[in-house]
Amino acid sequence: MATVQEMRERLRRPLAAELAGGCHDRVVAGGVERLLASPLASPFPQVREKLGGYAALGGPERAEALGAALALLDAAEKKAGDRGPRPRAQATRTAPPQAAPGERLPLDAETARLDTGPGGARKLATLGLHTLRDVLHAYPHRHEDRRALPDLSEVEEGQKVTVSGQVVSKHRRSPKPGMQILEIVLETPSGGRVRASWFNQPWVERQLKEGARLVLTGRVKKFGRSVQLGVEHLETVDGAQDSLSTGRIVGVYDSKEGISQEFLRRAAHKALQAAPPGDYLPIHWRQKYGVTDLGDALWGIHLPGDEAHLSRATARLRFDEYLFLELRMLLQGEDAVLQGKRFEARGEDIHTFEGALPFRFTNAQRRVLLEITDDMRSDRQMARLVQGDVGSGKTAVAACALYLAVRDGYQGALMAPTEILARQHYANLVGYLGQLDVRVGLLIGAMTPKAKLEMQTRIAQGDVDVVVGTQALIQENVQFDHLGLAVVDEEHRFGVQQRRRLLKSRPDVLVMSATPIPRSLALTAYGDLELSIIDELPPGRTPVETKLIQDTHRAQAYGFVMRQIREGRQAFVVTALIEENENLELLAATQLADDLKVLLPEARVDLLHGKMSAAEKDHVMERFRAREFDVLVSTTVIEVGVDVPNASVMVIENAERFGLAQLHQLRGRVGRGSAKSYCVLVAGEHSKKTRQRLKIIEGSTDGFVIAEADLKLRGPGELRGTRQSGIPDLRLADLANDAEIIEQARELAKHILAHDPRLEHPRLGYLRAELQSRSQSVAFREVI
Ligand SMILES: Nc1ncnc2c1ncn2[C@@H]1O[C@H](COP(=O)(O)OP(=O)(O)OP(=O)(O)O)[C@@H](O)[C@H]1O
Repeated sequence: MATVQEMRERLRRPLAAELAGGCHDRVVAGGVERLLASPLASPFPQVREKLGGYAALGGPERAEALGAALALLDAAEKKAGDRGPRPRAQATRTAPPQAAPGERLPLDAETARLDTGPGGARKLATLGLHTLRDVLHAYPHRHEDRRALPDLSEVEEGQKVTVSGQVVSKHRRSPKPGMQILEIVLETPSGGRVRASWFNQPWVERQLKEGARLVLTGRVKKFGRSVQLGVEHLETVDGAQDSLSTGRIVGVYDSKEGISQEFLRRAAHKALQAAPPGDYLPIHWRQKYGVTDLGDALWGIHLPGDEAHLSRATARLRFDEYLFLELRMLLQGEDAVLQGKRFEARGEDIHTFEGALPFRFTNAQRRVLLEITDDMRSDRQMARLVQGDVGSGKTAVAACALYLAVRDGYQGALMAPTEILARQHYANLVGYLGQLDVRVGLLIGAMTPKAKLEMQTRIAQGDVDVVVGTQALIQENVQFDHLGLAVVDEEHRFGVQQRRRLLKSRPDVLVMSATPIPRSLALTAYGDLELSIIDELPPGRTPVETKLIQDTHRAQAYGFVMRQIREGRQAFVVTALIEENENLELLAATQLADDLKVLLPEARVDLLHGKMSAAEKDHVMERFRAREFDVLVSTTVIEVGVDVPNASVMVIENAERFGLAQLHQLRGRVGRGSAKSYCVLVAGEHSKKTRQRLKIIEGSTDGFVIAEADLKLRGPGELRGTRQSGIPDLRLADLANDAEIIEQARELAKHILAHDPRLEHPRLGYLRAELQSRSQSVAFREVI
């Protein structure tokens, strides 16, 4: 122990000199080098490694390296201490140990550091917070301005306010049996009085003792001069700690029953005091990207001094989120990128393929095909995303790439998210490739075991050139003879992990997505994929005319549907998913189909829903394609890919329940033939904001425009959609406005990895440790 402490002391001096800036000279450097060569340093090979080549490093890098070395010593000391008697809380308080980044300590040691009282560590653990780092990086999900308490005479009816004060009276009454009303009067520090009441919530009463100090947030109701609050949020404040909960901008944390906001604020406060974290971003990068240091940022997110501090903090931590995301994506990708297949992808084969098509490629298709063939010809593994609006001709491009792979002697695979789509792709590929002597096979769950086995054998023996299936193709480890190119349709349901697994098995990978997403999102969600965009529709398509109507005008909408049917067209009618419940959804769809049989007596109506087997669904779709009936009532199972060119009108019921991307996808089911097509959005009860959203769909048929507008409208914080696309937790991200920051973070991540592909240099010790802490991914851990 004595050696550790001494070693630490000897390193602190040069660190102080470095941090003072510009004090570094040969004397200090020489001192460090001598120390490293001395017997004192010999028990610490890792420290010597971290400081290797110290004198040759740049100024800020020397400080980083010293910081990392000190953290190692702290950890060594901590470990030795854990083996001895447990440190008493008091002793820890006077000399809080430094935290090494990402260090995972026993909970009792953490409690001692955090000093959060008995059971504190346990409470934190129930929120998944096990280390000081966890506490520091559990940011509030919002902030509340509790500084200037409003002068109560000035507050307005309906205004949302936060007031703090003391309970000066409490009164319970029961106007009728079974009804309990609890009323209190709160006196604010400026002497104003606020009334608040609770109906039938006896558990609230425990917190509302006379004299208790409370913070209430709610909407104002005025009765003459008296102010009543419709309480939305109640917090009790311990007098000794109230400076963390009132009179400032306070953070509001995700919590659970029995864990108070105040406890969490106190824990964050203690963590900030106990563990000034080493900054993983060296100062020159902070300066280059104009972000504050980590300590300032963490204080600012938990306990901001003012708005400027909070926004400075958010900017820095947001930058970090993107940086680590990009680093992670790039590191994941790196392993795979090295060994790809090298195809010839001959120009003459492209001509042959195009010659067999009934159309010419559009310029956009041609450009994307060029990007793909460049990848195929290089010896890097292709990992490319082709984004294109519904019907932009992605499948045709993918079919061409598959043809090139087969001509080079490889097998290809195309994976769809559902069996119905796999069958459709199969039919399309047979259309594109069958005439070119390519053997296309289908392998899906609905086939008989015998047929499946037969197909698997043919695949393994190389008797099939291109296999179409669902994602089970890779999940169930179907053995290919020589798989060269895998095409994945609909990235949406194909997570990052699956993508990684596929890439690891070494084919070139092409992902097709018909969900146009804004560039910022593409950069984050697909940080490990190159991006190709088909931004042009084949000629001759007339945009689908879209109309938003209130459900009170439905009869007119269906009158229009009937006219279309009389002209020989067909119609889709789609119902929304109701509360994620398939049974209810089925009920609603069945009901709607019955209603339509009455409303459209001349029309033949049938139903498609998620509870049908794949074979039943296919059968319905086949009959619809063959015009055996006129109106297909469906749940959202028809969302992607289904092709019925004669269908010219789609009615979407309860349109307000759909996301814009989904509406756009649905609408893409019509307008696939030569006839002019229509989409009617029938909206039930909805807010002004929803109306604005639906108006976007009405006004544009460009998927990229819609996606950008949607993101802008949803604003910061609404990340559910992006989470679904497989982005790891981006808690502070504001994707609508962050494209520039993301580009910067990606630039820095690329720069870092270009110089140090495995983050091995000592000066990147903190960065590496933080990256490990943030990483959830097993694949990633394998790489790093
Ligand atoms: N360049 C083109 N010119 C004319 N028609 C085309 C062209 N490319 C594709 N098509 C046709 O347009 C339709 C849609 O093409 P494809 O299925 O390749 O699009 P997609 O982008 O995969 O569509 P979706 O996203 O709906 O699955 C098909 O009928 C296809 O034959």
